[in-house]
Amino acid sequence: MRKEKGKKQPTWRVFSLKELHAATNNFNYDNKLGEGAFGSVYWGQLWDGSQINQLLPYGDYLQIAVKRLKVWSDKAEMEFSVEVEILARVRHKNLLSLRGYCAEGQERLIVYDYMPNLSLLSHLHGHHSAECLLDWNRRMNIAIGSAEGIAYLHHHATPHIIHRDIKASNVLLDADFKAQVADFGFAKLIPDGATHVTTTVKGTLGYLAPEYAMLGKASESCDVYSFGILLLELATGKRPLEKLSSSMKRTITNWALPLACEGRLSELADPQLNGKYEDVELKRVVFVALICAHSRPEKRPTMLEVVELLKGDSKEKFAVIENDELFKSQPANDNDGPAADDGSDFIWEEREPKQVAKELQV
Ligand SMILES: Nc1ncnc2c1ncn2[C@@H]1O[C@H](COP(=O)(O)OP(=O)(O)OP(=O)(O)O)[C@@H](O)[C@H]1O
Repeated sequence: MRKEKGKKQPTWRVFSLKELHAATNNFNYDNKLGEGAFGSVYWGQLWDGSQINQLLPYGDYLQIAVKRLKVWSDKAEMEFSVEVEILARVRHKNLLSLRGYCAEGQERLIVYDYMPNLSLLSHLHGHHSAECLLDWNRRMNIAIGSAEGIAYLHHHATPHIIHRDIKASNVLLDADFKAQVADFGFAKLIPDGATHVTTTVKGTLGYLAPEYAMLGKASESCDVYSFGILLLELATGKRPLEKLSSSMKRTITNWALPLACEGRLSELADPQLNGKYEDVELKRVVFVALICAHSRPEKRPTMLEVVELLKGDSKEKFAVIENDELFKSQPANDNDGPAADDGSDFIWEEREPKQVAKELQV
């Protein structure tokens, strides 16, 4: 693995455990940013960030986020190697950069740039949601930026990479609210010439493409499906799955599609926006989101097309989408009413496709 590409390119290095203990105040509870399925993430700072980020002047502090994996699981060990290998290969303005790693004894740690505005999830549904920091302009930039990051993985990285866990908690926001797609622990490298890989199902319920959940067929279009759900969430402020009653759940697409068909777009916009959004852009985001989340993978656009569409660069392609049969005759059910927020965000890992199909019968 090459550590440096060009002179000005920020790069990564191997850290000692001692350094990371010092940077995070011995993994102090107060430094903890959150916890995922495979470990905890801590805020820290390194003296003289210029050693790994040449954009920083000599003697400046660099803020970092350190993921400390629970090493007693084989799965965590696997996640560690997949994530380090993939992150070391990719550099893109909308992909969270690897700053380094540490593998000493039982300890496995990954060091990233710290993202001061945390995750999209925290702004849409979490502790930042009341502050309403995501105006429409920021949302559009996040939509386009994250689409560009995923398009890079699908179309420019060699070999191509599918992320397999695109969701709101994996889109982090830097100081300028620029999107950084994170968490490559579930990612898969697609060998040259292969159209898909068959695998055990990993990912998060509510974002899983049906053919992947049922048959374990992972391809770029599974990420496109998850991205469609993420886009809808970004525009509407709704969760991917909402509990209507103890036995009934409604997917965000089942709620949004009929409203989109009837042109009732203002009812789809996140109430937190207080009506402050661009009509044309909202329409674009909703229609692109719904076509991305089409149940038939062949109907979904590629991520390169998604970028073009979101930017409004392809009026013809958008007209084709608007006239797709998906948007014909889907009457809205006005009795649905506001759905309860169930807060669920299930992690699905190492499930056999048949088992997932059974469990999906909600
Ligand atoms: N570079 C970072 N800067 C700031 N916060 C971060 C960074 N990386 C992760 N976090 C935060 O740390 C928390 C845990 O992240 P992690 O990626 O381990 O799990 P997750 O994505 O929340 O869940 P899962 O592991 O189930 O996918 C999240 O709340 C995330 O917002």
